[in-house]
Amino acid sequence: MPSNLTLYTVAEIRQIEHAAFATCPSYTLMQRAGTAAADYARQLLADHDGGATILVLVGPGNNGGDALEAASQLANSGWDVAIHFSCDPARLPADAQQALLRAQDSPAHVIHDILPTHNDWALVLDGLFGIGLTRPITGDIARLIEYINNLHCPVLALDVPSGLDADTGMIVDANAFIPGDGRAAAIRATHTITFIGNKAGLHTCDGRDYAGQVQVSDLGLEAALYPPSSSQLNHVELFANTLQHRRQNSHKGSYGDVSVLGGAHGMVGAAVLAARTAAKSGAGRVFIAGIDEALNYDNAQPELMCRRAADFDFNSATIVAGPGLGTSRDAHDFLLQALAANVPLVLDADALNLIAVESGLQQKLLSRKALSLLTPHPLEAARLLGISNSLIQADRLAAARTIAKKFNAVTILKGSGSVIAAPDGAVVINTTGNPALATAGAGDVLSGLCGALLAQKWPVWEAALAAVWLHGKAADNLVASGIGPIGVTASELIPEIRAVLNQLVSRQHSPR
Ligand SMILES: NC(=O)C1=CN([C@@H]2O[C@H](COP(=O)(O)OP(=O)(O)OC[C@H]3O[C@@H](n4cnc5c(N)ncnc54)[C@H](OP(=O)(O)O)[C@@H]3O)[C@@H](O)[C@H]2O)[C@H](O)CC1
Ligand SMILES: [K+]
Repeated sequence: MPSNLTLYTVAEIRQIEHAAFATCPSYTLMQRAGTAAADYARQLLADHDGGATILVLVGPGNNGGDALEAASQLANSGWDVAIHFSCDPARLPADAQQALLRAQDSPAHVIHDILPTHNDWALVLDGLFGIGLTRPITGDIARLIEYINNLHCPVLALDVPSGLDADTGMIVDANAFIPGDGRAAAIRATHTITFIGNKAGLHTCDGRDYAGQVQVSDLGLEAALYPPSSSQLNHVELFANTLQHRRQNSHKGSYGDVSVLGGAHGMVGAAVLAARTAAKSGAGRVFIAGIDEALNYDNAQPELMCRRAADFDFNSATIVAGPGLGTSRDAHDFLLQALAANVPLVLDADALNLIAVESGLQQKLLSRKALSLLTPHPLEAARLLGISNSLIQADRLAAARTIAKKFNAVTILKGSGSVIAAPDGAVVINTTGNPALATAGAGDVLSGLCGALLAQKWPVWEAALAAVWLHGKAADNLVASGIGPIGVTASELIPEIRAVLNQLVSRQHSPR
């Protein structure tokens, strides 16, 4: 069976569903979906005394059918179930009509008007819309969603939180302001059970905020029905074989050199953060090639070797270009030297902004023989593609793929559910991290970590996957230990990253 970590587009899910109907009656799938939803609901209610009521929201399509099937199973097993239709039940599609008959034969009851004072639900099942949502949710259904989002009980979304685009993780037409109806709405679920296959939109952009904890139910479909997928969720197994155990007989030269090109006047801290991260992520030696006056030394990290960029040989180390680089003429000229160097190169921040506005630098990047790794946040990505930030966020997977292909470089598009893309179209969505990373310097830390792994001879794809995973996991560990997410500073990530990296190496190389 395809792993739950493999991601499928809505089109691919439709293709699988269609193929499945050839071998099993479509209602069978809906029954299995309803069973999976009911089973998950029971798990979420395990500690509940069974006294309260489950509210089941039914929309106009087969997502509503799944919900009706779940409702009848829960009602038949003793739960008090209230069904609320956001549509005319008579117009439900055929499969959902079957589920409706089963619900009508069950003890479930229909509730027409949900009063704002109603707030003692044990659980809400969201069966309003699934992958068939085609336009923003507005009007009465949007008002219903606003009511649901203000409840404090678990909300289990069936297949997709209603209102969310299953491919992109955007709220459908979130940017559209619908006159008279306000902003488009989406269910903010605490949990989502998604059917047939996992979906990118549940894990990136708004997906992590609106889908909550995601469980996948393959509805018992055989693997042969699933097309090959070029998208998956990040996980340690994707880079575990690259985790290097250190031999006793080694020295600092065994672990490579990193040079951070940046640190313009007033922005030295960015370069220091990247360099400190590189040092604590295993690089043998770390230099800061400052483009203005050379930083004398880093008092807190005297191991860092500070040089003037003008005196630095860019062919002597893996380069992390961008942290605090600025966009001056000097910055441009030193970046040109870095692009020309035959060494691994991480391009972040102002290095990306300079490349975005000059085709000569873009040509230089494209003509590189050594590997490059780009680490844009959405606004830097927008500049690289000459489009708006909201268009980048509207389809993060497409944006990351486009940049990777345009510049022939592995690209990390940062943000909630960072997207790592390869020039060949492969995409991985990261699963670690939290709002603690929304702090100045977190990007500098990530670029320094990327540089350190590349200096230690990690292949660029595995280096990108590992760096993003470690960076997010460090933030998760800080929050789990009671620090943050509010107020975490980028510097605090650095020792955590080192700890997680060493834990992974020990686990990978401990005797079985
Ligand atoms: N087919 C099966 O047996 C299985 C399906 N699965 C579940 O089905 C959904 C997909 O079902 P589908 O009917 O294609 O779509 P939805 O239920 O998501 O709803 C689409 C209907 O909603 C209308 N629509 C779309 N946008 C809006 C809106 N903003 N406001 C109001 N109505 C809207 C749309 O009608 P239009 O023609 O007006 O566009 C559709 O009627 C899937 O997600 C699963 O939950 C099972 O997983 C497997 C078995
Ligand atoms: K739903």
